[in-house]
Amino acid sequence: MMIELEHVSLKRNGQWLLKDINWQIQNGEHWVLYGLNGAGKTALLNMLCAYYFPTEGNMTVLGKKFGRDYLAEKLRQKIGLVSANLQQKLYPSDTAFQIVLSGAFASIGLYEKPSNQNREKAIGLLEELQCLSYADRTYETLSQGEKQRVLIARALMADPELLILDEPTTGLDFLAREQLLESLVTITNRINAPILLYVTHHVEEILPIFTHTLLLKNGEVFDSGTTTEMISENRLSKLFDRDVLVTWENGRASLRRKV
Ligand SMILES: Nc1ncnc2c1ncn2[C@@H]1O[C@H](COP(=O)(O)OP(=O)(O)OP(=O)(O)O)[C@@H](O)[C@H]1O
Repeated sequence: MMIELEHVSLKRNGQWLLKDINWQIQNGEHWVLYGLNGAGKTALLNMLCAYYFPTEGNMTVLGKKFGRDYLAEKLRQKIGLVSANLQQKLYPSDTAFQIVLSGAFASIGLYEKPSNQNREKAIGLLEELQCLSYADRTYETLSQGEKQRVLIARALMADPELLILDEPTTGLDFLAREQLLESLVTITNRINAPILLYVTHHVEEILPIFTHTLLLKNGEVFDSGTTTEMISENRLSKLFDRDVLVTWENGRASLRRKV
């Protein structure tokens, strides 16, 4: 079991943000975390990355049981995180290459001298994510889609066991979004591919590589299971409390309001 949450609840500032979460992720699975604004997705990610500690329940992430053999720093080295929050922290005048390299040290900016091996690895990742042509440009000059691919390359520098993508397509046009989604397929085909956890508000982004989906509602697991079971008219109509239409084509779903 790569990730296991048993009856996990989280209270912050006197409020229950998550209630009785039960969730298991096995090696080889890739998950979507789907829920409305305020459902508790960010709170759940913060727990997985050991920024928040469960108020109740048991939690094991990548073999680390919270509370016992638990070391936040060690755990975070095994988790790649791509989020808007991280984007804001980077130095805009660093080049794409420097940003990817810094992923080897889990640092913002480069303070250690990178080895030739790390340099080669960074170039390989820039190539894999199709960022080579702008590797020497500063981060601030990149488009949103280019920035996101650089961040994914950066996250892969540390060979994570879990790669979390928190709404990575925000601000991306159709083509940039599809290119980013394509690169996720490439990542799942790598040797020692990390488990992907993809957080989104849009069912249209759920690729067939995402075998499982967790539906979160009001801080509780509304349901979880295979993506095809979860992304169904029945489940989603109940999740939203209104009738929706789901159509599937070539393994991808789209969602519309029923009128
Ligand atoms: N530190 C905190 N103290 C009190 N309430 C909080 C705290 N952090 C978040 N919340 C509340 O908890 C709920 C869940 O927030 P969270 O950010 O996890 O939702 P989300 O699913 O990520 O939403 P979005 O899709 O909009 O990003 C929200 O109602 C939010 O206002």
